[in-house]
Amino acid sequence: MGLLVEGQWQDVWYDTEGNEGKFKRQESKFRETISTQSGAKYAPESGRYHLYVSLACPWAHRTLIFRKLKGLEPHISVSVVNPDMLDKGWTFAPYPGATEDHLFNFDYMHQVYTKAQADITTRVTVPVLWDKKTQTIVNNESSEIIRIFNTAFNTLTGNTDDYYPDALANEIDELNERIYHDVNNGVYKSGFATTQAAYEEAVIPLFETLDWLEARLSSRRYLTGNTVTEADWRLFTTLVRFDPVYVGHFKCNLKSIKDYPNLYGYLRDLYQVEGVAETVNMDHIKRHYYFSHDMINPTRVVPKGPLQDLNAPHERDTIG
Ligand SMILES: N[C@@H](CCC(=O)N[C@@H](CS)C(=O)NCC(=O)O)C(=O)O
Repeated sequence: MGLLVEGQWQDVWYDTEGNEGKFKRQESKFRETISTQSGAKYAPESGRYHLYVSLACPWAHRTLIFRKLKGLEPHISVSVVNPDMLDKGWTFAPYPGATEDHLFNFDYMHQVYTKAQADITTRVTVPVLWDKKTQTIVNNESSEIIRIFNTAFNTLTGNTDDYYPDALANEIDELNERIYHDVNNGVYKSGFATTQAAYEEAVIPLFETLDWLEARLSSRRYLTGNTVTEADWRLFTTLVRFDPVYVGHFKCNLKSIKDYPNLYGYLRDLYQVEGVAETVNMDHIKRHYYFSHDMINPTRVVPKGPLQDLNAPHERDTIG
């Protein structure tokens, strides 16, 4: 665990001390887009872009789901880091289900960042969308990468499925805003808190929002009604990690997702969408958190459970 300072790797843990025990996520550095507009710096071309992901990471997981659902697998290649994030950060050390760095054969993910900018100061996060043509990072912010995948390659793939339709954009934005702060990032704020107050400040709104979502999903199959949108996939990647990791490791244990009938059925419904289960790697997910965060789990023992069958019938087809 660490970060790059002026291109040099430094091994330090998140600084919560200067922030009353609270975990604060840094802004992503690379925020360009891919567009069909003439003169655009990054045009949608088959084989031009490469995605760096961790199968453990909920933010990277969003981009893998969109790559799958939007038919982008033949057009955008992928490298998968080792699930352990230790003193050198993310690495390409061999591990089942991980890959080498297909572009540069680097050992460490931080080398991809310094390849883009030699003197960069940044955390070294995944996902990263790399441009082989200009040899740089186009974007390393998952919420933007999934918007790019949603539309930019439509003419290439012929896939016009829209997970952020204009008619629902405001509603999706509002849902994303609450779910990001209280749920997606809420689990991290709970788990990385180093004071009781900071933990409670995160865990209480987390469960208030889960209660609110449970009620919302009693009359709607998906968050906005009867079509799956971006908001659902953004929530899904946190829900699928919740009982296996966040309940125990991050102390998000007021309830489990299996205690919420609607949320649990909704999780199974999304998991059973064609292609999605292939993007979920429970071994990488559990191994990453329990093994990498030794200040939270010093023994690094990875729990066996919970027993969970995400292929069980969800019976949500009749709702909404
Ligand atoms: N805002 C980023 C966050 C990505 C992120 O924090 N990824 C984690 C893995 S789950 C990471 O790479 N952390 C490394 C670090 O913070 O040093 C996004 O959504 O793309």
